[in-house]
Amino acid sequence: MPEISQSHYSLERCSRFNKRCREDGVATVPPRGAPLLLTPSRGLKRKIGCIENATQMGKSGRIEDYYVTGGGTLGRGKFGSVAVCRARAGGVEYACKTLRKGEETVHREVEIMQHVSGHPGVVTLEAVYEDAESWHLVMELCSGGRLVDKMREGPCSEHLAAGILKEVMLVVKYCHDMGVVHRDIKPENILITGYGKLKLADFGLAIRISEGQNLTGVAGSPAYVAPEVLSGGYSEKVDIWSSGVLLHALLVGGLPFKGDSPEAVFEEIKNVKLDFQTGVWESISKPARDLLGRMLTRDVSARITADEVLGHPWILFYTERTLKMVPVKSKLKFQNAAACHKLVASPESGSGGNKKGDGSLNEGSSSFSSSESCNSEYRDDCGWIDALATAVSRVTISEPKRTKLWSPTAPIDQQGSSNMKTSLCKAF
Ligand SMILES: Nc1ncnc2c1ncn2[C@@H]1O[C@H](COP(=O)(O)OP(=O)(O)OP(=O)(O)O)[C@@H](O)[C@H]1O
Repeated sequence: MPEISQSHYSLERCSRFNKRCREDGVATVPPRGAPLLLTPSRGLKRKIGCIENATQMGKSGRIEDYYVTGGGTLGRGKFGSVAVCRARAGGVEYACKTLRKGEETVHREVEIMQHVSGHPGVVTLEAVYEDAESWHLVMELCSGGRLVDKMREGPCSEHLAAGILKEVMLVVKYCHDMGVVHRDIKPENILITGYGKLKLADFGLAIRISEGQNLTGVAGSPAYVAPEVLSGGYSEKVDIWSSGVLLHALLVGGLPFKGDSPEAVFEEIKNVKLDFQTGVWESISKPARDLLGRMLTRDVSARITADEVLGHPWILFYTERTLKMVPVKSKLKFQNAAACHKLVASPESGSGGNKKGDGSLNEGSSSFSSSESCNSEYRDDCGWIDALATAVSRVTISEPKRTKLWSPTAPIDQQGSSNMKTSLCKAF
């Protein structure tokens, strides 16, 4: 996908920008629950204590005692690298992210990973070890690579895009419910397991937020950053904007905001009027465009929440059994009931190569190939797009409200997290 490649090439040239972002984020936003006038030394000590707590939970000792380290490098970041390691007991392979100590952002990344690990959509943190220089985060190995690499093959079907977005929004909603804003949602940070499950990774820019809190400090990746990040205070809604950019790229194979420099990209983010009516958009269903418009709105109070994305008819149509009868019941335009029933059933039958309709990317499947896209003319002939559009028109997006940002019990129980409670850092 040339546009995406180009954009990320330009992002790589902006590593200094990203570094500044990380620093700004730290300097301006206190961790959740921290006294506002916490002295730096006390805050850091408290955080280190918190991490040590976790490492003492059966994970004391040197990482080398438990894992064979130094396997193949999976990736490199600003503060360390990620390599394969293998458990001495059992031989299971993991990804080990080694982060150099010193930067406060590194401590925060470890803490937030401990806080959210356990959700099925987050890369599981298996153990944390420390030595004099580094933290070693032993994580589940995502051997399927990164979503961005799959996306280079071209736009994907609406069915697959909806499945992927749903997976991403489930984890984004979870993070928001846990009081965490990821701030760097992009396909580079969405990994794929060997079984084709999507996992959100890289919490290096993530930050805690409390209800009603306004975050400040520029943080994110230029092409995905929300306009309000560039102009002042912002909230967890920045993750919805970034996910909207991701949806745009999934549907049409290109980014909505482009430029030769970060500044040029930012200008577009702040000013360009998006047109979802003409050109390539004519082959995209109205409900998909409707959802995109609600995610990529600059009016933060009008931008939908993660919950509302998950309840949008376009997502429900492709991912929920319950909606499949809606077009059949509400639309009398169908000419060929048998053919249409087959199509209506398609979300479960997996026309986009995603048999579970949940965003899983089956290994070896060419789900991202444009040749597997649904035939939109055929769908329109059957009228379900109209039916779905009708459903969309009936959707009421709630009045601007603050999402409940801190509800530790329900999400933990709902997700059936086994290690969530133990890894939750109380002193956070
Ligand atoms: N659990 C994992 N399984 C497999 N590969 C991984 C895993 N975690 C990270 N990687 C690989 O390592 C790369 C870098 O990881 P990550 O993004 O967490 O590091 P980072 O230092 O925060 O990077 P950046 O500075 O680019 O944000 C990823 O893009 C991915 O290719």
